[in-house]
Amino acid sequence: YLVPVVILIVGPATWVEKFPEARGTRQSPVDIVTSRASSGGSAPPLVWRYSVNHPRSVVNPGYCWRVDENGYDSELRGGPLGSDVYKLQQWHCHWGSVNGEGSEHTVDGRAFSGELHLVHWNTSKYNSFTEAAGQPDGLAVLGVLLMVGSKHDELDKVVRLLPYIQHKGDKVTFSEPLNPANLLPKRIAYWTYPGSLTTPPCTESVTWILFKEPVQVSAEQVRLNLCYYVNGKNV
Ligand SMILES: COc1ccc(N2C[C@H](O)c3cc(S(N)(=O)=O)sc3S2(=O)=O)cc1
Ligand SMILES: [Zn+2]
Repeated sequence: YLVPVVILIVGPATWVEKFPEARGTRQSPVDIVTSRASSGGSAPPLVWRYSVNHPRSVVNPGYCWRVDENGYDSELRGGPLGSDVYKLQQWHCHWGSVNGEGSEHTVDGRAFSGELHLVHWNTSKYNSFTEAAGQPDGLAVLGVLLMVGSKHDELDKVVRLLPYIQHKGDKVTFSEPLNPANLLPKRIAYWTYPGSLTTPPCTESVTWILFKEPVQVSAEQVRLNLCYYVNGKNV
């Protein structure tokens, strides 16, 4: 007799059904093959400036956590961004369900324990984040690879709030001064490529800027991020 086999396909494999952009030609994340990366040549320096003393809220969007910038002033320019100025909209992280994996990008096939994304939109050309998010040069995301090492004090200002946002939709506001620039590595060398949002709607509107140097977070900070995951989902 035949055993009925039901194959439940969830996750990225089903995204194309609802989000046709996921079938595109510049989908992220990718594996960075370092031997094939060309040098940046005479690109201008990448520069950024962020607001520090404004209230921020951290929310559980259903995957990891996200900090919204609530429209406060900031600037990202230079590097591969031409003459356009971008503004920080939100930043969030991706962690795996097991330590040592969980980053979205890989480098020569190697995954990292997590990955921080600072999402910016092009204020020189567009009037809103939503409008920019649909344009090929609308968004610029700074990617920071996370590896287990020493405790990260700036990131800890968010990690210690995680017990208060254990479920999807939970949100907590904090007014402790925090400078997103302190989340970036000391060495600002990076890889850059034209890509997409890594989760639905997978829109091909992102100039990716992935820093080469990983940033260290403590094993306890990884554990705190992981402890709200069951099979990769926030509980
Ligand atoms: C209107 O179109 C929209 C555009 C963007 C979004 N977002 C949700 C996505 O999950 C998403 C994925 C991001 S990542 N991992 O940095 O590539 S950033 C981001 S989002 O919060 O901007 C929602 C609607
Ligand atoms: Zn992301």
